[in-house]
Amino acid sequence: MPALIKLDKLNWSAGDKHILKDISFELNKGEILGIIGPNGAGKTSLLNCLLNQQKAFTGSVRFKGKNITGYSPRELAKSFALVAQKAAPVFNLSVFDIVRMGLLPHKNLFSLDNDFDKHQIELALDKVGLADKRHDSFHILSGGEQQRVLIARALVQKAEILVLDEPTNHLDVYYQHQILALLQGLKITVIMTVHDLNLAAQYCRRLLLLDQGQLIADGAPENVLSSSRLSKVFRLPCQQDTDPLTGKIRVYFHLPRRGQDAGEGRA
Ligand SMILES: Nc1ncnc2c1ncn2[C@@H]1O[C@H](COP(=O)(O)OP(=O)(O)OP(=O)(O)O)[C@@H](O)[C@H]1O
Repeated sequence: MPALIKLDKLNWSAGDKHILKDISFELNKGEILGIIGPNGAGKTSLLNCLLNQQKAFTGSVRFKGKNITGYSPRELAKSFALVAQKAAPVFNLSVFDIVRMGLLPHKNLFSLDNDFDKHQIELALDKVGLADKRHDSFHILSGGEQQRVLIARALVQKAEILVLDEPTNHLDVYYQHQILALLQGLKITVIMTVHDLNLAAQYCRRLLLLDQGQLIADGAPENVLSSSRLSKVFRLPCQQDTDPLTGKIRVYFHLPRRGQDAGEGRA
């Protein structure tokens, strides 16, 4: 069976800045892939190329064997649900209305919601713990609540692949775990960028580590998150151990103490 998604020597530049450099990997159905790396490594740019939102790349991105550029935006919206880092401004729409937007790829402009649709919306709001806020205006919600509304909208979209840019941004510890466990339980393909390496280790079966636009490592968390590699990429001493509860790798960073080698420091 061909890979669900296949990137081959993807390169993307903005002006004279070479941002993504020769990225190649394959992703199979049902994988939970975490994309990690320092600020500016190219994680969001990679998602944008993957979703054909950055068109001027070279190399190829194939979805189900066909070049991503050959799909219409509507076809892509049926297959991919995106939870972006920055929510587009919405004008006083209710939480319910925002989640309802997830149905749009499956409807024509004038079709009305049926009871099944309404049930799907209620179910998604319930899953993200926001059923009691369904009538509130989106713009009065906290950052974390807005994030959960956007995740509910993605759930309603019933896409084959969920793409999330920093889904745990703004979430408190309870909802970080709640949302990631929810994504894990969906049994669909998930691609997400994550800054918290320990959350990534706990919930992703596979990690891609990017640094300065290059794919540095690709594999299971215990293979990717080696302390020597992370020390180099994040320019901080790193230690690792195993979480006794989950059995997953854990990593710790600390600033070098006075007198210790501080490394090169950040550019
Ligand atoms: N449209 C653009 N034009 C010029 N430079 C860009 C553009 N988009 C991204 N960049 C640059 O590309 C680099 C990678 O950005 P990107 O947002 O992909 O990084 P990231 O790994 O997602 O970072 P973060 O962890 O901070 O979100 C950055 O230096 C950014 O300034």
